Amino acid sequence: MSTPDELTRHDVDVVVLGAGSAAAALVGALAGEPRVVVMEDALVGGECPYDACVPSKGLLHDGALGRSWETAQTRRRGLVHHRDDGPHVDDLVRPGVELVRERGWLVDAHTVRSAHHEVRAEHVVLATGAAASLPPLDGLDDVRDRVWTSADALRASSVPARLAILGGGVIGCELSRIFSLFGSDVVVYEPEDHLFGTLAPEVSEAVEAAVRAAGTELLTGVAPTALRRHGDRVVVVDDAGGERHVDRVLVATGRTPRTTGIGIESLGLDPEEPLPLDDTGRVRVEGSVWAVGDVSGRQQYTHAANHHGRVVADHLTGSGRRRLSDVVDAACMFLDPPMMTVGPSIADTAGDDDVVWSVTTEDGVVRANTDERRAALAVAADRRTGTVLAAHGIGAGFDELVHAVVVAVDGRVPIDRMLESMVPFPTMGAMWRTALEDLAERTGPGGR
Ligand SMILES: Cc1cc2nc3c(=O)[nH]c(=O)nc-3n(C[C@H](O)[C@H](O)[C@H](O)COP(=O)(O)OP(=O)(O)OC[C@H]3O[C@@H](n4cnc5c(N)ncnc54)[C@H](O)[C@@H]3O)c2cc1C
Ligand SMILES: NC(=O)c1ccc[n+]([C@@H]2O[C@H](COP(=O)([O-])OP(=O)(O)OC[C@H]3O[C@@H](n4cnc5c(N)ncnc54)[C@H](O)[C@@H]3O)[C@@H](O)[C@H]2O)c1
Repeated sequence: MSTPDELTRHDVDVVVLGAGSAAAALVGALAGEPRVVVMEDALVGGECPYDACVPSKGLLHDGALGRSWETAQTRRRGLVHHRDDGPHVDDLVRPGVELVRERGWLVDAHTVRSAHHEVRAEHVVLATGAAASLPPLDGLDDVRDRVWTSADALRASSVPARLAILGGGVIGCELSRIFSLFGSDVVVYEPEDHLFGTLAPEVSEAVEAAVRAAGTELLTGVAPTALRRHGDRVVVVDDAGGERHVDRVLVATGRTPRTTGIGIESLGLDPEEPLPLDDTGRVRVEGSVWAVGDVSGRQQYTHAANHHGRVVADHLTGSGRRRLSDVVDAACMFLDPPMMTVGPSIADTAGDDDVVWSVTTEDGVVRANTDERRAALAVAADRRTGTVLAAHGIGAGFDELVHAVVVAVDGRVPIDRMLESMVPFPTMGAMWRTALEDLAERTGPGGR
């Protein structure tokens, strides 16, 4: 560590902590030619290309094709460019943008320091991502060498014979499918009574059926209470009186925004608390401090990180009109069949009499091109506007149908107008159309 006299000093417009998806989107969208320093102590590109989205989707693909773990791992290493971040550096760095490959921390609202640098900036952007949360589980520390995060699991040298996954959220579901496809005996513990229990019960049940269809043992309403070492294995003790012996335990109980170790105490903030953020991405403190991506405590998706980055860039150097909530939340979970979620859930809209939900499990599609029949779709309309507000579903092709739904919601396309369009035959668009017909009937022409 340099003494203050030896630090290289920078005086810039924007300093960004972290160089993941959110930071790249922000820097790419900064208007004009601002002077920027980005600090990153690991790989430029962040989690998505090396340890998250890309390798997980690669392994799902290879598992479904029946490839071996060794073959899939060889392909994974190629997909993550053997952890060479050169292409991401080339995309990020341009005239006026400098990369400091060191861990940074705030010393005040306009100053970020690292081992060898001190950066003074008008604006500070936190883009430090999130890290797997380890639940406070009795015995976890004693068996830590057998406990994986998702990043460990995706890079594993071999497939465990028996794997316990703690948490039946997005990571739990996707990774249970990966390891089931590659031959592990997988058990998933989910303390809630249902997976994605804020969605329509028909959708949640279809997700559970998809997880089980891959061969996974799914324990809903069951919480792990302790981990015990037993020879080379771990015993997972649960609150239903069960004890299962496994080779590895994968923790998938959520990801905590990385707010510790970045000096936000200097702003008067508690790193253990969520960042106090307004709807523009600005942290409610003195100065011009912003947060984008997973660290913001909002949606934890790459496309959300990109959106956050672009919104904040707009405020720093552009027109500053955009809000984080300007666009609808959307995501996919890559099971077989895939799941899509767009907009608020049934639980979120409870009590709003102007929101009408149409729920169906009958896909109505001619099945000439697939055996797949499992599907459930819940679509919400706003009675006041006659437009779609949300759609949550699981079914073949929903990971691509999602974009049409996003456009329909963000574009506030009237349901009546959508019903005038042609839906190519035979596609899952038929199920979407059935929901729209039902909603049109129940909301009346053109809404109310
Ligand atoms: C297994 C898995 C699968 C996923 N699959 C999908 C998917 O299919 N689709 C999807 O949309 N999302 C997916 N996600 C979520 C997605 O990966 C994240 O939402 C996204 O990567 C967040 O981007 P970010 O820029 O906020 O953070 P990150 O990409 O994590 O970047 C933060 C960067 O900050 C750096 N950093 C942290 N602290 C400091 C510091 N003090 N100084 C300097 N640098 C620092 C870190 O090293 C890191 O590079 C998945 C996540 C996981 C775990
Ligand atoms: N396809 C995608 O876009 C994709 C894929 C993977 C991850 N992600 C992102 O990563 C984020 C983190 O994923 P995640 O699955 O870790 O979090 P999550 O919030 O989706 O799910 C966590 C689950 O763990 C359960 N849980 C909580 N405490 C527990 C405990 N002590 N024991 C057992 N279960 C417990 C919760 O009830 C919940 O169902 C997601 O929110 C998502 O945004 C996205």
